[in-house]
Amino acid sequence: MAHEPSKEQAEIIQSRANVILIDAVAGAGKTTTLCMTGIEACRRGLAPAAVTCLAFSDGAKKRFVEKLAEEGAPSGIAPLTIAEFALRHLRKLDTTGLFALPPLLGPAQVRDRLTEAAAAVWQRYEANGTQSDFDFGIEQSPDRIDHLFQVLRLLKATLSTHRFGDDDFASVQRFEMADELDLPVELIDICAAYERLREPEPGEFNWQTADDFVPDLVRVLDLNQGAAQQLWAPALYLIDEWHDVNAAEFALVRLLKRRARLIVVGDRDQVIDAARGAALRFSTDLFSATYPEAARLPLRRSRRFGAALARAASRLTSRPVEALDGLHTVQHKLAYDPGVPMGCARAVAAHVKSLHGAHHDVKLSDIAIVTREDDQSIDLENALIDANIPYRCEGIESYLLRPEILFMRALLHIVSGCYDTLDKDKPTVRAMVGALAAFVSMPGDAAQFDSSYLQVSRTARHDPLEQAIETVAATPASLHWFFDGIVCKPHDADTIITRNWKAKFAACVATLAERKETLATAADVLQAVRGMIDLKAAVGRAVPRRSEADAALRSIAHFAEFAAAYGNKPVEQFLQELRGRQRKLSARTDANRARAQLVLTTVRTAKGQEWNHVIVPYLQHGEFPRSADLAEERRFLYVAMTRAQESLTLCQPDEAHRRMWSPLLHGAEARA
Ligand SMILES: Nc1ncnc2c1ncn2[C@@H]1O[C@H](COP(=O)(O)OP(=O)(O)OP(=O)(O)O)[C@@H](O)[C@H]1O
Repeated sequence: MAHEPSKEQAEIIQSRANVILIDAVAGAGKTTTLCMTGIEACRRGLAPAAVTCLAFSDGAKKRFVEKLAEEGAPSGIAPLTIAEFALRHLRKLDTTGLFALPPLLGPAQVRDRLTEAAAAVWQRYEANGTQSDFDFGIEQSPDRIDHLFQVLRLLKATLSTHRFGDDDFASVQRFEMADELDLPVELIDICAAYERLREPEPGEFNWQTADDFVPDLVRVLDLNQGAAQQLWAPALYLIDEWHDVNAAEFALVRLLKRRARLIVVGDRDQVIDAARGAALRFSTDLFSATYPEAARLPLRRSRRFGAALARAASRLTSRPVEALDGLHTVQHKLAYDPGVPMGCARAVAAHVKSLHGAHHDVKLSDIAIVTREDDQSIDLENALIDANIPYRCEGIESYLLRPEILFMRALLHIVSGCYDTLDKDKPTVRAMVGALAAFVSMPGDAAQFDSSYLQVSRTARHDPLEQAIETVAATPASLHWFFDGIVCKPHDADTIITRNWKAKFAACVATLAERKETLATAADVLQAVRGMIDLKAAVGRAVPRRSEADAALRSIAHFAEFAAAYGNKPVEQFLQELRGRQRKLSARTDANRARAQLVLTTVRTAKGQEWNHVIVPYLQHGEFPRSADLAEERRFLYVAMTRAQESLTLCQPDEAHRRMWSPLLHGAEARA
């Protein structure tokens, strides 16, 4: 049903400015206002096909479609993601002969091309005598391939890939780029080699992925000034979630706008999508420099939360946030003793019980726990399981199945010789074998993989990882042989670094097995592993991006604390305990539809969503904020807080630990 526009919305709809930036707060009706504006333009005579509605993600596009329907838009207005929009234009250019549309490759094919690029770079390093600690054997490590995908995606989003052809790229720019992006230079070299395979001549591409549509269209339009004239020219662009725009998307909008009207809507305090290259400077400074004539119109009143939360959001962002009259959001401060193991998590679980128990109309699915990072979920998951509170992880993997934890679990199995708990649990075996391959190594060539330890099936021979998974799933005890005979076995193709790591892991497991009698509990074994292996270096090798490696290291530390907190059980019992917890979690996931579950998620995933009751845990130094970039941390907290409708609970250390209070919260209060 169409809404009556508010005064602020009416002002936007009536504005005749050629470029409008709608500066809004969370839940202020941004999408609704864009829809109203498009509908009004059609009412004034514009053909629906002349209105181009764009979003930056499938989720945002879906919401745009729903809102247009709700507001009664004519059927010809059909939102697109900006990638779909770019592909449409590339297809059009293909018909004019200005561009040859290449085949679209899937992830498996891209993985092969990346592996090829990594091998080429390694050979070049060897030939030139370039010293490097980097392990180029990425081919059978799903995590490392996945990470390369992410790096490549970021390089494309920032248009950095367009610099690979510059004259001084090899001498200077590759180091600058590595510094800028906080990445090893070897990763930049692999991406550059990959892009050279993909784009052998300027503007000519051998293949594309969905991440290429926008940067490739920008490239073609940059190389061929007349190409834009061949493309459709809409009269009105309506762009939602403008705060998510990245360099490539900004460049595309600038190239295609021409005489059209451009109306964008965003909330500059919601920029937290650095992984896809979103940065505040595009939607603010660069926008102002590119469109100095732009009208800036606000949407200040939230329709989601009440005045008290609006004031808190306002203090945090240092800009006015108002709430619609009649809305009310209760704010709780939940204090915990950070010196007590699982103190925060237990307080959260008790709070959930009180919310759910005290009000019969509060369903568990009305409640979300929103963490700053994935690794904070370990204690929370354990506390929820202990308190018998059904939950589901949204946008994060349960800690029991994260690679770094599975790696530690695999070592516990191997050292103790207990494999019962892996019986008939193929999903865990699959993930565990993958984790060992990521942390140690894995030969990519099936010939080198030939081993009497493993079953040889006709289909699996060419895919060593699948072969290993099948074998370990059928006979869990073969995990030991997989570790000894496959991942730790030196191969001719290994770099010296890989060989050293294999030797270190093998020696660690051998020593642990010898000391088995003195290492009575799981906590002892984990402690001993941490003493023998430089986990920081090992994790950094499996997960080269520093922030992710840091989160993985924290996960391992939490996991060791958990092992100690759970009564220092012998390894066998501890593995049983984990299995029991995992069973509960799977049962809960399977019964997803039947039973209400609380949502455990991170700020990144929570963005764009809302719940009646939101709990934000670990508001303490080192946890939230997580990084030194306090401006970005404040935006993370703002997104988390503004998901709440009826109640918001912020969890922080008790009075006795004031010095640990989060500077975000207390900085904001101090400002107030
Ligand atoms: N004029 C109006 N009258 C009544 N309700 C409205 C009006 N405009 C918007 N709304 C409602 O307000 C709610 C929030 O709107 P919308 O989803 O457009 O917000 P948003 O700013 O895009 O949110 P966020 O970015 O935080 O996810 C919706 O339920 C929408 O239907």
